[in-house]
Amino acid sequence: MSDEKLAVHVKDAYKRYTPTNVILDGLTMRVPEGAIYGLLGPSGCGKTTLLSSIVGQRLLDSGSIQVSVKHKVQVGFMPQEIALNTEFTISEVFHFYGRICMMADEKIVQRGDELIKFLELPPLSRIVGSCSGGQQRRISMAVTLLHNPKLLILDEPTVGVDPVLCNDIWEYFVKVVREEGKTIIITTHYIEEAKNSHMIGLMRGGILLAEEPPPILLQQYHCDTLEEVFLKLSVKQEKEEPLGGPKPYPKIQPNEPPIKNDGIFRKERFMAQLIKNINWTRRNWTITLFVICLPALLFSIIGQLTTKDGGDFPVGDEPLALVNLESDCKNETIYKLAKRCVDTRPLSCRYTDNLEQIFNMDKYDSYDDALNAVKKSRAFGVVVLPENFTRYMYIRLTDQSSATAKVLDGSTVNVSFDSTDFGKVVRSTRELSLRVLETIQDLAEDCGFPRKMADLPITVVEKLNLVEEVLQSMLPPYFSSVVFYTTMMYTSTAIIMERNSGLFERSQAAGLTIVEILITQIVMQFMVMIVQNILSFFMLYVIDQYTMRGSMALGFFLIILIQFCGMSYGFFLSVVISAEKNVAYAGIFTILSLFMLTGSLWPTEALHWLLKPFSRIIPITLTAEAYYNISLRGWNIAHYTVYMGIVYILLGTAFFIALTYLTVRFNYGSFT
Ligand SMILES: Nc1ncnc2c1ncn2[C@@H]1O[C@H](COP(=O)(O)OP(=O)(O)OP(=O)(O)O)[C@@H](O)[C@H]1O
Repeated sequence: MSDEKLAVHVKDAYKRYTPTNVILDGLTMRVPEGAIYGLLGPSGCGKTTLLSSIVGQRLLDSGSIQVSVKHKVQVGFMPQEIALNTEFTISEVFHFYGRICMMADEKIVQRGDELIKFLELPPLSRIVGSCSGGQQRRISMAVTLLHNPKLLILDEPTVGVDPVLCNDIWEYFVKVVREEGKTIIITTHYIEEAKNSHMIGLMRGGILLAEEPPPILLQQYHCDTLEEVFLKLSVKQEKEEPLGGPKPYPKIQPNEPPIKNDGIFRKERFMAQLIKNINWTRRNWTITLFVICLPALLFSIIGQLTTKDGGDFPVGDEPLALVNLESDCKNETIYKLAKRCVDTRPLSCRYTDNLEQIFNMDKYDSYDDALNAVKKSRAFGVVVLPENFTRYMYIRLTDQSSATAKVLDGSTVNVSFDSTDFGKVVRSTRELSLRVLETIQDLAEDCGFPRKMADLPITVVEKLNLVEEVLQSMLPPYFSSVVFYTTMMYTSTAIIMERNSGLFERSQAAGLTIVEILITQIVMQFMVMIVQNILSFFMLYVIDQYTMRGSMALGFFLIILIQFCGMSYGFFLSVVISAEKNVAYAGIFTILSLFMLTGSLWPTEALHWLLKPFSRIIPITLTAEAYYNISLRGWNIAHYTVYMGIVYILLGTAFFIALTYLTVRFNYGSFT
């Protein structure tokens, strides 16, 4: 037996996922060339772990694996889960795997037709997801057999397959082994089925209890069935539990995958993956469209909605509670203030008239009633006009030297707000102040004084459009954060979804490398980014007329750099996070942190001192500042903040790429 040529030789294999969960416990396995090797064992005993270590998906902690084939294309690996792109047609699936295995398209079609007949598959144009579970499993087997590999590794291939077809499949295995000298390793739960194997490995507790041809096993243990043999050996193993407690676990040694890849990058494999990703994007166009439109739509919608009220914060329909202690403005007294003045209605009524042009006003008799209305949300603020408002205001205007505290208080409008709505409070405070000035100016004019006498001693040359200014200054950090987020989510979700469905495992076993996967992702993402940015720039700067004083090309370039950083962050997340839902959590955490720390929601200068260092460390903040300076100040790349923004985002990208690289090296051993 030791002279026999071995297709696979596993020696003293140790593997555990956690310190207490030893899966392979010094296992040794010898698979002869040109044989069917049935690997049997209870659920969870480590069969999949062993097979995935043979195909290089997992690395052993200690021990070695030698495989007679030299190239990955000589191996056909059928994972336990279906691991197929369920949105694709059978033909697309065949073409993808065929191309990864360097097959010509005509050969793929020819072989595909043969397998369709043999495995009784639906027509090539059928979508995989619309096939039954059993059919999908047979498609999975067809993909494994497509490139006619020399070594077949099949993890439970016959689950859910019709017994007649199952029999045909086994006959096929026996035939290809006999006629073509192939080697097949097969795991199955159906122990009787394994009788057809040339060699059987009975696995339990991380080791092989026996490894012999079935007739020898039956003879050696005096049993009629393999189940009985397994039972006998298991009972024996239980009895032989080591007395001195568990044996020590060997030191973890650096390990290499048993089968090397044909280079880290091959055009054929890259094209196969690219075409597959384009097909995926075509089939899932709604997701792509959403990603493309999100940044443009969000800000455009915000801009359209908020500028409705003359470019200012809206005051809304909720009334202001008015307490006019001077007059009810019904039976109005006419004030004769001085000879030089035109007789006037009470100033409080004139002010109220002014206010009514903009606010809904509800009158109350007392301050307490008005305050009560605010507390019950029937009004959003209280305006109190004092008794003798007109007379005291006249004294304040014309004879400031005799204006006592009583006069000053009596000519002051008292206002208080329910301050929950920031925008409304800002706008209302400004309107109440401007209208009171306007009323005093009217009084000054009535008394023959220049209106300017009652104006604030300041002239603001350019009248600010508040909402527009706020939106303009919010756009750079917001835009930067959203494009970073969308690229990060698109990248990490695409990779994790593909990995979790077993697609990566299968494609990598067929030869696709991590480098090829990443480069394809970059190319795909780049195409999406370009369309996303053209649309965003068109919406923002052509339709919505946001300000771009500097170079549009430089702004575009900066946004692309931010997206590359988002992509590299997405790569990093996809190698450290395994569950898709956790990417969603990471995404929410990222976007909220970015909004808070980059100045989208709150000025970075006004952040708490504890948060300020984080705000400066994340590369988006400085890049958003650079974008701000390009778009609103018209600065070019020669300005310190602009080029530092570029330097920072490049550093950020390099940082995430380095982290991804280290994680892959640490977790997967290599990029192939
Ligand atoms: N990535 C992982 N991280 C942690 N534990 C794992 C991982 N993969 C497998 N395991 C654990 O290792 C043990 C062996 O799993 P494995 O899938 O190799 O067994 P199996 O014999 O193939 O089982 P089955 O026949 O049910 O597929 C199980 O307890 C499983 O929970």
